[in-house]
Amino acid sequence: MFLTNPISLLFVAAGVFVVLRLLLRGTTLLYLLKKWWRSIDDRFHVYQFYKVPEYNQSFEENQLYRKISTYLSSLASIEESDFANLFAGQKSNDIVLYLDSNQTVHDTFLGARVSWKNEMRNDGTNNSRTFVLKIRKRDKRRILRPYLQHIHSVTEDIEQRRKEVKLYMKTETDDRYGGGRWKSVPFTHPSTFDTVAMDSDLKNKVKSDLESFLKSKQYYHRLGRVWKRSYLLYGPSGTGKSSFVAAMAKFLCYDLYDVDLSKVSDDSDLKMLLLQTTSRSVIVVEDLDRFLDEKLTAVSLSGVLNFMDGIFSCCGEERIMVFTMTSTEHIDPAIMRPGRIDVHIHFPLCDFSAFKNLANSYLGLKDHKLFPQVEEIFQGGATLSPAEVGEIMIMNRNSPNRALKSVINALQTNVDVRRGCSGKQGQRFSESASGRSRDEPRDSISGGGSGVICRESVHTVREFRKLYGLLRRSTRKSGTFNLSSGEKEKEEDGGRLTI
Ligand SMILES: Nc1ncnc2c1ncn2[C@@H]1O[C@H](COP(=O)(O)OP(=O)(O)OP(=O)(O)O)[C@@H](O)[C@H]1O
Ligand SMILES: [Mg+2]
Repeated sequence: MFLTNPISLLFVAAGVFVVLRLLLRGTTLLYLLKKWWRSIDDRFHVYQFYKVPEYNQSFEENQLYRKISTYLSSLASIEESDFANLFAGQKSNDIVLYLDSNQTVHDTFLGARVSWKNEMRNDGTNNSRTFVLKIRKRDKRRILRPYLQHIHSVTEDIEQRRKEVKLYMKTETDDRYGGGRWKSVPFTHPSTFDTVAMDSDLKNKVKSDLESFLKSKQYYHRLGRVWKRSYLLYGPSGTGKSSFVAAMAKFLCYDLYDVDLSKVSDDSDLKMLLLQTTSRSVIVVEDLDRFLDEKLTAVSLSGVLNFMDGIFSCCGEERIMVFTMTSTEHIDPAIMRPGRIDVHIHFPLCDFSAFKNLANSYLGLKDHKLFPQVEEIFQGGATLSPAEVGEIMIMNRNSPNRALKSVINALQTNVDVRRGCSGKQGQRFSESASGRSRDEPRDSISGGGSGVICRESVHTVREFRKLYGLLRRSTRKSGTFNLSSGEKEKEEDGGRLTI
């Protein structure tokens, strides 16, 4: 009734307008009040200023200037500066803000407030740019050094994340002492932790293990250990081991060094290869069991063991080593001894849960009327590798129905083969199936029920506990954890994660 009257409508509209104006004025007012308060506050403190020019006296670029520019761009407060320049970043959808000339950005560190001004001067011929740090004198002693170190580590981290990941392979030429033993190409493998179908708990454990490794420099140094972490990925062919290595390198933004043992001429060649890898890299040795079992490499077992222990890595650290195998069964116990490879991850053949993961990512299926049938067949013991299931799904991606029927057929064939029938297709699948039983480690207990299953090497863990019991008592906090899927995380010693 009230709103149908044009005069009252006019009053309401005018009221809304006035409130809006007040609100908008309020924000401006608030901003101005803040600014005034800061300038008043500034008058009651004594400040110290530090200049960071873009170039030094010899007109060489000042690296610190570049780092500070990167650091300031990463601050959320840069958005509050009156003027900032917008640039496209290196990755698509990436937009980077840079402080405009003579603009100020504020930062806080250890409870102290500091500000940076991007000063631009024109001396008639040249423009010179300088960052000026303004810091309270009373905070200077306490925070200056740690603040600059903080800037250094933040920018290192950002630069690491921005850089293009490279894949290094051994060069054909045996230029042993002349350097250049590796050639690189951009690493464009599409695999990520999201695309590898495996138990999500396990994935998260691996991710947090990698993250905790990255933060453990001091811890490793205190123990007198090389700052490296090694992983063993084992399981039948086509279960995602290589894809997982690629996902690890991408997750860390580390370069990947692929050590092809068939191309290594002897132990010292292997040594030199390791010496010429850079820090912050993933070094992968694929199919280690095959090379050692079938003597397909000129490298000796002791050469491999020394390589694993990383004693040659004199010049850089922060390395991840990954070894892949189809089976741990016939491998020399020296390789499996506790402390040599920190994390063991088993990649099993596909089960129903992994199948559902694959159906979701390859076919966009969360559920389907044929799922119960697929589950039943899996429960009957049939299995395929994720690679085989993926292949069938890609071939039939336009018809999910046909894709699932083909998977059911393939699983059925697999069951028949296991029961003694023969056939060309079945032969292939039976290899995978028998691969799994071969691969079951005798000393393992099963963990999670889906995707890649966690297994824990019982006797090795027990030995390891004995060996490092002393260490555990003497160190207040261990840098890593011993986890097993489905169990709660337990703090453990020495850093072996058996999955
Ligand atoms: N768990 C998985 N999740 C998603 N895709 C997978 C998985 N396992 C295998 N695949 C797919 O199968 C193909 C082969 O996988 P990959 O090369 O990683 O297996 P692998 O275990 O390294 O095999 P091999 O032991 O023969 O080297 C890849 O294209 C990959 O995308
Ligand atoms: Mg592989």
